Amino acid sequence: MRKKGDANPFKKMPTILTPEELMDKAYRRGEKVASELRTTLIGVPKLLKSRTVEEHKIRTMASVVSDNLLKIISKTPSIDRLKPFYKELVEVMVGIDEFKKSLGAVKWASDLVKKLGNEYAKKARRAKTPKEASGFRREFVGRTASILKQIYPNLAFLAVAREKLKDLPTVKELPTLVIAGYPNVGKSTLLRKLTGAEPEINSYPFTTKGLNVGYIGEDIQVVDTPGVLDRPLYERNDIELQAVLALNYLANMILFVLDPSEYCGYSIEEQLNLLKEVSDLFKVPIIVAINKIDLVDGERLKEIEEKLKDYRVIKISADKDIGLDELKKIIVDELLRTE
Ligand SMILES: Nc1nc2c(ncn2[C@@H]2O[C@H](COP(=O)(O)OP(=O)(O)OP(=O)(O)O)[C@@H](O)[C@H]2O)c(=O)[nH]1
Repeated sequence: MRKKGDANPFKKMPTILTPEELMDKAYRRGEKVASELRTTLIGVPKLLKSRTVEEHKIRTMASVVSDNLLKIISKTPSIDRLKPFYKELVEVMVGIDEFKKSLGAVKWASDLVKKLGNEYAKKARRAKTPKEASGFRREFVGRTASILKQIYPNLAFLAVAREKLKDLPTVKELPTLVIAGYPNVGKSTLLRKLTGAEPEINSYPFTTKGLNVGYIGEDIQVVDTPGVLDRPLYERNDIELQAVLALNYLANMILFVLDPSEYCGYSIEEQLNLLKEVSDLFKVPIIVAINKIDLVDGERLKEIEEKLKDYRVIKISADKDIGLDELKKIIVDELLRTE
C-alpha cells in the first residue's frame, strides 16, 4: 500500500514571535542565567565575575534568538518538497517567492545573531573593566535588536502565512475521488454512504464550507467539495478559480452527482453545463452518478441518460441505497487500477 503521507504540513509551524517579544524572551533568559551565576560566584574578584556573567548572558541571549528563528525554518515544510496540491495552494494564498524570501531572511538573521553572540561573548571574556564587559553586552543587544527590526516585515509575513496555511485541509497521499455537483444533489449523503463514517470536515481557502474527507477502507480517499465545485466557474474570481484548479493535483477521478428530480433547485440543463465545465477542467476520468432515481420515472431517466451519452453513467439513490455497491466497485477498480 502507498504511504499515507501526513496531515497538512503547515500544522507544525511554530507561533512567530514579534521582534519585541523575542528580545524580551532573550532578555529574561539572560537575566535568569546571570542571577544564577552570581550566586555561584560569590567571593570571586569583581572583574572576573562581571566578565563571566556578561559572557554567559550574551551566549544565552544569542542562542534564544538564533534557535527561535531556526525553529521557524526547521518546522516549516520545504516548499520544493511539498506535494503539488499544497504547493499550488501556497502559491495562491501567500505566494511562493515571498514565502521563500522571508524564510531566507530569517535564516540570515539566525546565523548572524549566532556569529555576533560568539564574537561578543569572547570580547566580554577579555574585557578590561566590568564597565567594558557590560558595554559589550549592551552593544550585542543593540545589534541583535536592529537585525530583528530589519527582518520584521519577513516575520510579519510568515506570521500571516502561518495563520492562513495551518488551516489547509488535511489530505492524504492516496488515490482520490473528488465529488462534484450542485448543492443539494446528495453529495454529502453519498460521501457518508460510500465511506461509512462521518466525514472529517476541513476548511478550504476562499470557501465557507470547506472540504469533507472520508475513506473507503484504507486505500481510497473521497473528497466532497461543497462550495468549491458546485457552481459555474464564470461566477468565480481568479483566486477562487485557482483554489478550484488546485483540486486538479488532488483528484485521480471525479464523481459528478446529478439530481434528475431537480428538487435540488437546479435544472438538468444547468447541471449539465456544470458537468461540461468540470470535465473540461479536470483531466481525469469522470463518472456521472444520476442520484435520487427513486424520485423520477423511467421515461424521464431515459431522456436524461440520452443527454449523457458521452459519459460513463451509473444510476443510484444515495438515500435509498440503490446502486451503491456497484458504484463503489467501479470506484475501487478504477482508482486502484490507474494508481
Ligand atoms: N429521495 C432521495 N433524496 C435524496 C437522495 N440522496 C440525497 N437525498 C436528499 O437530498 C437532500 C440533499 O442531500 P445532501 O447530501 O445534503 O446534498 P449535498 O449535495 O451534499 O448538498 P450541499 O452540502 O448543500 O452541497 C437531503 O435531504 C437528502 O436526504 C436520494 O437518493 N433520494
